Amino acid sequence: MNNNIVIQVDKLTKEFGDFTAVNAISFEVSRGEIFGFLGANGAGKTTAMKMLIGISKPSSGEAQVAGYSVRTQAEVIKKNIGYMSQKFALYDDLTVRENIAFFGGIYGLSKEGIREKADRLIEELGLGAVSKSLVGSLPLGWKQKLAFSVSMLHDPKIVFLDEPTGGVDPITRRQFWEMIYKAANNGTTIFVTTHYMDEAEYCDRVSIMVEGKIEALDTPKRLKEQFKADSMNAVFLKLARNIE
Ligand SMILES: Nc1ncnc2c1ncn2[C@@H]1O[C@H](COP(=O)(O)OP(=O)(O)OP(=O)(O)O)[C@@H](O)[C@H]1O
Repeated sequence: MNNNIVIQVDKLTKEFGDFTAVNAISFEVSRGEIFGFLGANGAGKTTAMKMLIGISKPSSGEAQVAGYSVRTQAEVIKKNIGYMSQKFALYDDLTVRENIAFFGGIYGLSKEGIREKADRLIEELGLGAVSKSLVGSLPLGWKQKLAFSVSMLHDPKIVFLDEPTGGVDPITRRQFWEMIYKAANNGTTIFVTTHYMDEAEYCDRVSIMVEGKIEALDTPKRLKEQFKADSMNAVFLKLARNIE
């Protein structure tokens, strides 16, 4: 694998009985890239992502993530990636600091490493005043930022974000994206699904899945040219309509 390619997907397919949820998708993602993974509800995004993070075996095809095969090296992949699900995995009944300590422990960080990371994170996120508050009492946007930071406690090469900003206002979503940019600038690769088309504009490249297949993949600028559309929202709608 080219050193700069951190995700390489080759005809990856997932079948459930005689239904093909992910149909021979192929693409590559480079180091430090923000890769948007779009599609309507049920298009197959989560199913594809589950194969890439090593928790679901492909029916056929192959993918290398951080240089490891999703077929044969799924356990190593998990150590090299971060994952934030739609419902993010923080514990509402633990404090901010306790959540960081808990997940730091799972990721195998030392006690001292956890303390250092916790101090830095709380400072960076401006959570000093609420570090001893239960996470359940925080606004959703704060929880999402904390969950993103927690998913990167072990400095993974790639972070998979499954609709990380659902349900918050545009300003809060914009702040979340500032964090994404910062991580990408530091060399972390970001693989992100979203339903918000303004967020699609923030990605370096965007793929659009329709019924299990990738129907378009390029930079937002080139997709807009290709589909003669003035926004990613218009691209998305045109693509969905053409397929119908
Ligand atoms: N374990 C399963 N068994 C059978 N069908 C499944 C299973 N998991 C997903 N599917 C089906 O595969 C298709 C793709 O689902 P998936 O959750 O990957 O879509 P998605 O693009 O992530 O949608 P959303 O945006 O709603 O999260 C759907 O039709 C879904 O019903």
